[in-house]
Formats: sequence, structure tokens, C-alpha cells
Amino acid sequence: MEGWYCVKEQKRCVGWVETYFKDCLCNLRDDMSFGFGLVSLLCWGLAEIPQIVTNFRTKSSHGVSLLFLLTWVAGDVFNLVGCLLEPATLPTQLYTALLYTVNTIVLVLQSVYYDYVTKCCIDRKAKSDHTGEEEKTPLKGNKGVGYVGIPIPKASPKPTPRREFYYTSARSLAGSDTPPFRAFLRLPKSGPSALGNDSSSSDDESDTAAVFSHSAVTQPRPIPRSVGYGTFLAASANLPFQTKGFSDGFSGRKLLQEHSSHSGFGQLLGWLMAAIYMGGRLPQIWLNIKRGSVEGLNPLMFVFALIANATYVASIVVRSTEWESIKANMPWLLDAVVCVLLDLFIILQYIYYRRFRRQRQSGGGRDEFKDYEEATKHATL
Ligand SMILES: NC(=[NH2+])NCCC[C@H](N)C(=O)O
Repeated sequence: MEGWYCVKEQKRCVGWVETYFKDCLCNLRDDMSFGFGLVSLLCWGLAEIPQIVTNFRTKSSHGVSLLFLLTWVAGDVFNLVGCLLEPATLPTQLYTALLYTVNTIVLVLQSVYYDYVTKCCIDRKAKSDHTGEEEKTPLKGNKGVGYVGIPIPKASPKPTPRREFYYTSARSLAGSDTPPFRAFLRLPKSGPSALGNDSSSSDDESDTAAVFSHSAVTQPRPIPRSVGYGTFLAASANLPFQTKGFSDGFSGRKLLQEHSSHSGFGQLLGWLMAAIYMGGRLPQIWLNIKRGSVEGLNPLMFVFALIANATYVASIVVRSTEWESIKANMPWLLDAVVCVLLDLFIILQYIYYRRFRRQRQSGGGRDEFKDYEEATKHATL
């Protein structure tokens, strides 16, 4: 294969970079830019793995906003389509895009499975258990001294033909010592919400029934989120981190930037993608505020994303500071810069809520959070 050539420096491009990354490194700036690009690629490859592991270990994904993940998927899908349609797409772009799209889809599937499918099954089981209980639990004749008002399933030694004796209604319960069904079958909130740290107390949480047992009090359970996230349409195009135009001898693909960033359509796609990606962080920030907690969230995802976006910006501006180049890359640059700031905010939220929670615990006599952590440990082993 005919090698590429750096005209100004009068030397050949770096061979392996040329072969595997279709980029040409002529000087120190190019080397640095390429290095930043590699770090960005690596960080995107790793970013979502810690959260996937956290979700898997806790068998829940209530710490991450599903809407946030969906905006990532939407942006990524358009990005991938753009990559496939665009002949100038660099191999690294395509692999990175594929990698984080797959990772994000795994996160979304986990979210749907743990927080919706599993919850649905628990609800159904609790309901059927309760129906069975209702039929078998007598309302009267059970109120001896020390009666705590909790119906004991199958407490009746032998069935009785008097059906009304077993009938339970809200009114009859209200008149009895027995707390209404939901009062004691309420799903124990997990983590801080179980300790009253959760300011959200979302309605769907309180509606959730679970099988009541002693262990359920200390076992962490997923905090369900409200459903109804909309589907987002987004278009995105990716900027190659190699933004340098090649010198004579470059006979293969042209750089994507030359194709799309200068075209009105490419720019439009870029701005749409930027809006979607930037807006995607807001549901996550809001979820943290609403819960007053970051339990279930792995901060490493945002640390890696922050580094990935920062090095992505660095790889572009180190390569060229010419206004023309910056202007053409504006949507991608702005997206990355804003995402860095938003990720920083989320990391600060994480630190704040962790500290805040610890302080609250140390204030109380009994360390309930320790109990919770213990329970989590046991639950995840
Ligand atoms: N699934 C992904 N990680 N996609 C990449 C998103 C890139 C975008 N700048 C962001 O930080 O949101």
C-alpha cells in the first residue's frame, strides 16, 4: 500500500497509525491529538461497564435514569447509521460507536428487566399470595392478648363452611386491629429511601406490594420509577478525532469532517445529536435530586464519560485551533464540553449525597444504613 506523506515535515506518516486508524501523524500536535483520541476511545469502551456490574450485583438499576439511557441509545443509533452511511467514517469511529451502543443497550435491557419485568412478577406474586390470604384469614376470633393485627396465613386449623367469616373488606379492616393490606405489604424502599432519606416517595413506590416478611424489611428492593418515558428521535453524526487533512498521497477515504461537518445536513444532524446528548443528563440529575440519593448509581460511569468527552475535545483543539475547523466541529465540541460540565455536576451530586447521608447516619443512634449495607452485601453475594 502506498504510504501517506507529510508535505510540510517532509516525512512519511506513522505506519501503524496509518494502517489501523487511517490517520496521519506528522508532528507533536498530531501525536498528542491522537493520544487524546485513544484515551477517549478507551474511556468510552469502559464507561458503562461499572454501572452494568453494579446493576447486576444489586439486581436493580434504579440508580440510573432510563430516560437518560434512552437518549444515549437514540443518539447512538443515529450515530451508527451515520457511520454506516458515511463512506468517510473511520474504523475507530465505527468501533467506538458500536461498543458504546452495545453497552448502552445492555444497560437499558437491565433497567427494563430489573425495574419493570421483575417488579411486575413480584407484584403479581404478592397479589396472588394476598388473594389466597384473604380467603383463608379469619377476621374475628383472633384477638387475644398480644394480638398484633397481622393475619397469619393458613392460621385456621381447619376450613369452615361459613364463608362470610373469611370475608375481608377495607371497612371491616378499618374497624379491626389489622392494618390495611397496603400498610404492611408496602414494598420496603431500598437504601436511603428505606431510611427516610428518599425525599421522592414517588406514588408508584408506595403502591407496590411485596410479600411481607421479616427479611423484606432489611433487604434492599428496587425503587421503581414512574413509567411513561417518551421515545426520542435524534440524529447524530460523529466527528472523527482525527481532524487533520492529509497531505499528498492520501488516496483513500476523505475525512468525515470534510464531508459532513461542512454540509448543512451534517451540521443539522450534529446539532440535533448535541441537543439530545446534552438534554439526556437532565433526567439523571433530576432523578438524583428527587430521590435525595445516588444509591445504585456508579460514579465511575460519569468519571469515564467526563474523561472521554474531555479528551475528545482535547484531541480536536490540539490538532487545530483554526476557527474554520472549530466552527465546523462546533456541535460535537459543544456537546462534549457541556457533557463534561454536566458529568462534573453529577459527580458532585454523588459526593454530596454520600456525605450528606453519612452525616445523617452518624447523627442517629442506631446505624440503620449499616443494616442496609449489610443486607445489600448478603443480597448480592
Ligand atoms: N452511549 C454513549 N456513551 N454514547 C456517547 C455519548 C457521547 C456524548 N458526548 C455524551 O457524553 O453523552
